[in-house]
Amino acid sequence: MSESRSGKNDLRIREMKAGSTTTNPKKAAEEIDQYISMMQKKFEKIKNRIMIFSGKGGVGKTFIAASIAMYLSKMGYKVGVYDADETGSVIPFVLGNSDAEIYMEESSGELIPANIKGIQVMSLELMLKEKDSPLIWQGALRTKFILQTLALTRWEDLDFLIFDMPPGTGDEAITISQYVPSPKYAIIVSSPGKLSEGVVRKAVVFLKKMEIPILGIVENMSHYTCDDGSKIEVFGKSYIEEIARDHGIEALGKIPLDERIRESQDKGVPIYELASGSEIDRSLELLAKKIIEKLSSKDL
Ligand SMILES: Nc1ncnc2c1ncn2[C@@H]1O[C@H](COP(=O)(O)OP(=O)(O)OP(=O)(O)O)[C@@H](O)[C@H]1O
Repeated sequence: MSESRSGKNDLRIREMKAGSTTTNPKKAAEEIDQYISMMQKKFEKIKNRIMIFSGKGGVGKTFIAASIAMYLSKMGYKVGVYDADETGSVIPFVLGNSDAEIYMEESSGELIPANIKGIQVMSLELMLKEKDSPLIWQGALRTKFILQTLALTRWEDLDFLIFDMPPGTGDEAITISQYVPSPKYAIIVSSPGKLSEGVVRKAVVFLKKMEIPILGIVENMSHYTCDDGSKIEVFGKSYIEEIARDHGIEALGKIPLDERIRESQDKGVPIYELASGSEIDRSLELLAKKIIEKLSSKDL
């Protein structure tokens, strides 16, 4: 990254820290209105907006978000990823390049997303100079950052913009659900076991309240398939079908546990190359195909 580019990025983040949010309610409302109208224009270029959502952390939401993006891109669609997991951002790494560049174009003041293997990526992680420092931002600042980056990012025409959400129903989830222009959809990621039932229920209620259609639910880390073909339910029984039926949503698939995921991330090689034709490859490809099917029928 050139000095001037990184200097500008750093400046922008410093401005946001220093500026914080205004305490004047009228000014704050005007600011949000301005971001929303800028966002409306920017989103004209984006056909499908999908939030990858989970009620709790550690279920592999980022892995699923990145995989959906990679498989859709492999199928020839134009894909972008917006990293809304500001304080736990790992999506650039999972997509295969934590050193990719985002910069601000001087003449327009617009943010130009990074390009990771043909996927356009907007992530705070790619704008920070000191990658090892934790982000210590309170809710209002995180909300402002999301609104500002969504208002300023110049995406090229996209078939899909995938939002990697942070776990739960906090500030980022509310901001994106409220302000990203419709049509927008959600996919819920869960893991096996009794605990996921209640957590998913909360996610469904949240998304229904926000009037965001749910494309379906994906169960990650569903089982481990041994060399002899037997399956071990490492994290317990699967409840995905029951959960889906209870909430009137579709079960989009079960994604197995596979140690090659870590290897693919460490090497920056997509899982469809590293484990081509395997169960994990087929299950992720099927998931991407189901998403296309759901969106083309719009039978949600
Ligand atoms: N199906 C899988 N098989 C093996 N490892 C997996 C699988 N899914 C995810 N992982 C690994 O589990 C870890 C957590 O995944 P990930 O970061 O995607 O979870 P998350 O739900 O986004 O977490 P957070 O709540 O922190 O945002 C990562 O190391 C990831 O590589």
